[in-house]
Amino acid sequence: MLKVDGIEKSYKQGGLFSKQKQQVLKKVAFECQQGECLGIIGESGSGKSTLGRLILGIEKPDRGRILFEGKNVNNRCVRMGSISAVFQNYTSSINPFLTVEEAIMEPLKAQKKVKADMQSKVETLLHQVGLNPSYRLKYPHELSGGEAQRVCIARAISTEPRCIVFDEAISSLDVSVQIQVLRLLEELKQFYQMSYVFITHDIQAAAYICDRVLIFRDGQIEEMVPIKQLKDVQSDYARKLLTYLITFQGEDQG
Ligand SMILES: Nc1ncnc2c1ncn2[C@@H]1O[C@H](COP(=O)(O)OP(=O)(O)OP(=O)(O)O)[C@@H](O)[C@H]1O
Repeated sequence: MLKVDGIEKSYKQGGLFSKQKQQVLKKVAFECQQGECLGIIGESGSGKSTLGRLILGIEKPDRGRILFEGKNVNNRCVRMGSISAVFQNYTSSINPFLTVEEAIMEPLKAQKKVKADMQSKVETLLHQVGLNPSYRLKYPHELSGGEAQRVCIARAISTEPRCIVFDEAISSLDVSVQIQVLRLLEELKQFYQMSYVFITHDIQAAAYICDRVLIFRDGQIEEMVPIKQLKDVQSDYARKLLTYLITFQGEDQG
């Protein structure tokens, strides 16, 4: 369903007149099947978010292509309503001047799919993400972090997409809220039969929700493993990275 085919991406480095470039993604190729959750794990700066932006069509690759159900995501019509995103910064993801209802309706408005029974659609979505219908009229500053992220999730699923890219989407939440949100994401994935691309540093979250993980190193795929075989990764780098992340997170959580 999602095919990333030999993509490369560089960014200009240095000042205005500099000709130096930093290659951030190098011939990245993989596929994500329908209903699959594919984790992307890698060190900071390894290019995970860049890859996420390319899948979302926010930026274009220099070389290679990303196909969604056989069509290039460069085409807005291919991705609109079909591929959504949930980012880490839930507070800045919602316009502070919009009510929860307006924020959730934004993608539907962009698709010109606003119908007369919008209130009940918003209430259904709120219910699906575990929020009371009364949240419809609240503003972002009246929400806790977990509630705001649920609103972002409601917005992401409003168009019933077939794929969602999560970029560190649960990283800023308290551990207990992270677990609730992960459960919610699992339920929604089953319900809508969606695919997830789950970018994370959190190995435990990946182990909970992902079917496979792709270990990213310096803009390239170091290794791709089914989650059940995570402890049997082959490369030295992947083993070291996973050990580091497990130790680091263990310390972080007490
Ligand atoms: N728009 C941009 N212009 C220039 N350089 C960029 C741009 N976006 C990303 N980079 C650079 O590309 C590299 C990869 O960044 P990216 O955010 O994709 O990494 P990441 O793996 O998601 O890191 P993190 O886990 O810290 O979010 C970094 O060196 C970053 O500075």
